[in-house]
Amino acid sequence: MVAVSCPPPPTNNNVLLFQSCNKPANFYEAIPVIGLSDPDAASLIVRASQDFGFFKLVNHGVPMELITTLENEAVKYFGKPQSDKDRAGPPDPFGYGNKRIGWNGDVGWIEYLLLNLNPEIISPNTQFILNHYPHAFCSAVEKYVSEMRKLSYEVLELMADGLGIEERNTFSRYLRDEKSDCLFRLNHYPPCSEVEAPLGCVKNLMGFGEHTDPQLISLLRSNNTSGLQICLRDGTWVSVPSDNTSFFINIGDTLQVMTNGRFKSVKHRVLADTSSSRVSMIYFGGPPLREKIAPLGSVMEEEEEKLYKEFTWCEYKKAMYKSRLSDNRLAPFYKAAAQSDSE
Ligand SMILES: C=C1C[C@]23C[C@@]1(O)CC[C@H]2[C@@]12CC[C@H](O)[C@@](C)(C(=O)O1)[C@H]2[C@@H]3C(=O)O
Ligand SMILES: O=C(O)CCC(=O)C(=O)O
Ligand SMILES: [Fe+2]
Repeated sequence: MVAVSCPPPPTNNNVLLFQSCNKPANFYEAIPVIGLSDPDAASLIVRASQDFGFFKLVNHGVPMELITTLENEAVKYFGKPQSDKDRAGPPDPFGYGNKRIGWNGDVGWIEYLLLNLNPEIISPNTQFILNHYPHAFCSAVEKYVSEMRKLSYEVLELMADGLGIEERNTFSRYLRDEKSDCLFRLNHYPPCSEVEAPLGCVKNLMGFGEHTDPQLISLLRSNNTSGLQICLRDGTWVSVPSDNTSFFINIGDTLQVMTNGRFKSVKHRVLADTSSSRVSMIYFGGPPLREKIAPLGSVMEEEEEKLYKEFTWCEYKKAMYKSRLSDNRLAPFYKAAAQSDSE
């Protein structure tokens, strides 16, 4: 359990408008749980990526000590005075952010640290963090990220196996590339019990609004505070039971395109908890900036039509930074025919 002080609730002269949602959904117990070395892991991962775009990974081999060390460092960091944290912000788009997510008006009951792992992109805030943050913090991030890189390759290679693709590195090669555009994010959602609805019932404040992740895959780990919800294919939102010993794997937009829609980029969001802090750490695996993204022939059936136009990751990112969280960021990249079919 973490005890981190809350940011002040929004006041009348605070122009931030927080979204709330009506009712917390029940915990959904049918989320696929897959062990990394299960004999049928490859086919289970493919099924989960098609049906949910989401699954829980257990027996992943990442030492719990390394995870706990980073969580403790994150808790220490978010517990610092506001003026200290603000020195690494506002996001450029990396660095420390508080309530505002992105540049287009999204807000959430959250503070975060977003770090750029792509050596080609210079971020003054990321440089500031590397130069000024305690060695224990930077070393915990570095060790954790190095584990996430390995784990992301393993999961992507199992996906290729499960799809019956001969080249195991069909997806992982994008992240194995030294110019891969990966990110790391630490999120802190303070408890929101002091924000009361008029009738005295506590509102379900949005911590992080609904969105899909843009990259190939995201590896998410949180403490034992729930709040994460995913949207099922029938449109219902369900709550994911927290598990601080496992990873939750999200399929992102890029893998949806590469698999020509076979894998689903999962919509998800986070509701703030009324009594305890949520601390999450997410590794986002993205391709190199100049890499062309398109449905891969090796994944498609003969005669199958491509649903998406080819684009570079850089083109996608330009569009992404102009979008709101809940926008469908793949919309500009649907092939005209495929789009009008689905209308
Ligand atoms: C509103 C935004 C925040 C975001 C960039 C964007 O313009 C649209 C995508 C958002 C998102 C969601 C998943 C990840 O948390 C993130 C780092 C990403 O790659 O895309 C965030 C972006 C962000 O916080 O900068
Ligand atoms: O904090 C979480 O649990 C999820 C956050 C998320 O979806 C994101 O940072 O993209
Ligand atoms: Fe996300």
